[in-house]
Amino acid sequence: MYLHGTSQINSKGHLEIGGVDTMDITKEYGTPVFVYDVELIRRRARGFKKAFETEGMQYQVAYASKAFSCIAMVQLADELGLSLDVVSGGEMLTAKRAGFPMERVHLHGNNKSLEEIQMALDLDVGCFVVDNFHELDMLKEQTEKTKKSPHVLIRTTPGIEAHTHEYISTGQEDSKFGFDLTSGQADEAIKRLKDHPYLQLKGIHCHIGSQIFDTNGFSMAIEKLFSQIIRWKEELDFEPEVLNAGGGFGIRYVEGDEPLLPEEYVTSLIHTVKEQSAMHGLKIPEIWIEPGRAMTGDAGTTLYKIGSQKNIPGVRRYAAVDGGMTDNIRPALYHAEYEGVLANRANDKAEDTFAIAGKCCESGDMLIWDLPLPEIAEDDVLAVFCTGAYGYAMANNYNRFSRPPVVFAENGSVQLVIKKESYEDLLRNDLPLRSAERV
Ligand SMILES: Cc1ncc(COP(=O)(O)O)c(C=O)c1O
Ligand SMILES: N[C@@H](CCCC[NH3+])C(=O)O
Repeated sequence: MYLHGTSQINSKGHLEIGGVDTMDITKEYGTPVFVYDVELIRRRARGFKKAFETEGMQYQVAYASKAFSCIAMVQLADELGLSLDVVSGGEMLTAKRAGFPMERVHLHGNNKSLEEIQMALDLDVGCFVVDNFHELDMLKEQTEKTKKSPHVLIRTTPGIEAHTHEYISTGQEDSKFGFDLTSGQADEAIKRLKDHPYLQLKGIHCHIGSQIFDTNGFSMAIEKLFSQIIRWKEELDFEPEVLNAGGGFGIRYVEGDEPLLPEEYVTSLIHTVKEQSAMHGLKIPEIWIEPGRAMTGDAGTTLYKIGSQKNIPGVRRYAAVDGGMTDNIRPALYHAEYEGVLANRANDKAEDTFAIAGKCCESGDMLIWDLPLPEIAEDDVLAVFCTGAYGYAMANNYNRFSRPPVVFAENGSVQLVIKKESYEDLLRNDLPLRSAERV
C-alpha cells in the first residue's frame, strides 16, 4: 500500500492523516468527506519554490485554483507565498473573500465574459492571461474606460501534444485555448497589445496539458517559444519579460505512475530557459508556473462508507459507497484510476478484488474497477487516495446528491473548511411552478 505525505496506519490499524485518526473524522463529519493533508500541500509548495530560489531566479508559482478552490485553500496558498491562477468570477471572488493579494492573481479563461473582465478590473486583478481577440477587444475598451493598467500575458498554443488523456491535453494546435503560434495569430495579438496606453504586455504563456510525467514536453514548448521570441524581437521589437510555462506536473495516483518531484520539473524548466536565452543572446525572463494537481492532488483523500454489495460469481464483486461520480467524476470522464484502502482495518490482508461503485443512477458511476480488499462488511470505511485535485472542484449535484464536507488535517488537529451541502442548500434556488397554487 502506498501512503502519501503524513498518512500512516496507527496502532488501532486505522488510517491516520495529518496525525488525525480518520475514524474520528468520520465520526464527527460523516461520510463521504474529503480530508486534506495540509503538511503535504506545504511540502509541494516548498518543492516548487525551492528550485527557483536555488537558481536565483525571478519567478512566480501560481497555484491553479481550479484544482481545488475554497477560502481556506486560497488563504493557505497566500501563507505559502504562492500567486493564484483563477478562471472565473467565482474563483476570483473566492480570492477576494480570502483576503488574497489581488495583484498576485492571474485571470485565465478562453471565454471570459464582459462581466468577469469588469469584475477583475474592479478587484484590481494583477494579470490577465489573454486568450483570444474577442477578449482583447473587450479588455482594451474596459481599460480605456476605467484607466486601469493590468499586466497581460498572451496565451499561446505551442503545437506540442502532451502524452496524456486527450481531454486534458491543451498545447496542441487544434485546441480551443490560446493564440496559435504558426498562423500569425500570436504576432497579431502582440501588435495589438504592444503599445496600448493601459495594457502592459509582460510576456507569453503556454500550457501543454495535465498529468505529465517527464520534462520533454515542457522543454520542447519552451524551445518552440524561443524560436518565436527571437523573431518577435527582430520584427516586432517585443521581448517577453515573463515566460509562463503553465501547469501540468503529474502525480502518483496508482502504481506505475512515476512523476518527478516538483523541484525536478522546475530545475529542468529553468535550465532550458537559461540555455535558450544564452543561445539566442536574450535576457533570462521571469519564469512563472501554475501547478494545480501537483499542489493538492495527493494531499486529498476521500472517506466513504461501504453499503450494498453485489456478487456476480465468476464475473465481478461490486461494493457500493455513499458517494461516487458526484464527488469524483474523473473515472467516468477520463478513465482515471485510483488506489484505496479500508481506513478502519488498514492492516487486514486483501482477500478479493472489488469494483467500487458510486450511488448515482448511472452504470458508468464507478470509482475503482479492481481494488484488492479484505472481506468487507457494511459500514467499513473506504479511503480513496489522491482525490485532492479536480475532485471537490468538479463535484456536482447529479441525482440531487449534496456535495460532501471538506476538512484540513494537520499536526493532530482537524478543521472544517467546507460544510456539507444541506438539502436546503440544494433547494435554495428552486421556484415553484407559477400555476401551481398547491405549492
Ligand atoms: C492554463 C492552465 N494552467 C494550469 C493548469 C493546472 O494544471 P494542473 O492541475 O495539471 O497542474 C491548467 C489545467 O490543466 C490550465 O489549463
Ligand atoms: N480536470 C482535469 C484536468 C484539466 C485541468 C484544467 N485544464 C483533471 O481532472 O484531470
